[in-house]
Amino acid sequence: MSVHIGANKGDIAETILLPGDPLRAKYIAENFLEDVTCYNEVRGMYGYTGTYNGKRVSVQGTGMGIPSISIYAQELIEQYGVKNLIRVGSCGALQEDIKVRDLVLAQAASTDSGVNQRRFHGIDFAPVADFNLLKKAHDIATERNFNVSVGNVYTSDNFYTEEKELTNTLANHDVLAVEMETTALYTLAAKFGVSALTVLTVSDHIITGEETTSQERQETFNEMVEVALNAALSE
Ligand SMILES: O=P(O)(O)O[C@H]1O[C@H](CO)[C@@H](O)[C@H]1O
Ligand SMILES: O=c1cc[nH]c(=O)[nH]1
Repeated sequence: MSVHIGANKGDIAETILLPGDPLRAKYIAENFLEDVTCYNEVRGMYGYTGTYNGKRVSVQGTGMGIPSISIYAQELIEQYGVKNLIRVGSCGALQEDIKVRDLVLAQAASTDSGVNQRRFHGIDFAPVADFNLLKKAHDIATERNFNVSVGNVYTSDNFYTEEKELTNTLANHDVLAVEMETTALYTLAAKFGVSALTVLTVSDHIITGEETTSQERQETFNEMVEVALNAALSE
């Protein structure tokens, strides 16, 4: 057991999906995996291991924001030997041609967080996705005719913000969407020499104001899960 995960060594697969919402983890386990066991209920942050097309895979809720995902990612890598981490999250779109329910693959992640400023003594580290996972995910999404965009995302410490000028500047520099975890996931993957990718579904639109319900955020982001599972588990 680690501090925040009540699993034994060997209970967690080398490949794991990481939704922020623990109930999305439950939904994924119940609807996509076979032979499922629940290995974690500590803090209600559900974790499950099962199989997808015969291959072993886990899914673990991470909670919201950089501090929370950092705890789960580090314990999964250091204490359970996880090697491939694919975040499956929701985001707010920053570009007009990206629509609600479209997919966004995070090639890189900008941030307003001070965490990496401290880690890298004030220099601007550029956290990036694993190229192989990114390429596979993009191939799978385009083969299936899903609406998908690839590019920079903005990992913000604030869900509620009045920084319209900042949002406009980010949008004008081709940042595709805002979410709250990817900078940390990519940085920890680089530190520990493992692979990471973030696959996002647009849950709301920062420019048009269109949004989805919390029920939809939990249960209807199936395209994202299909892309993540197939990219992570293909040879
Ligand atoms: O849907 P998840 O994966 O939680 O991701 C997004 O949703 C949460 C905010 O509502 C933040 O965690 C953000 O990154
Ligand atoms: O962090 C997030 C997630 C979804 N939508 C947003 O606007 N922000």
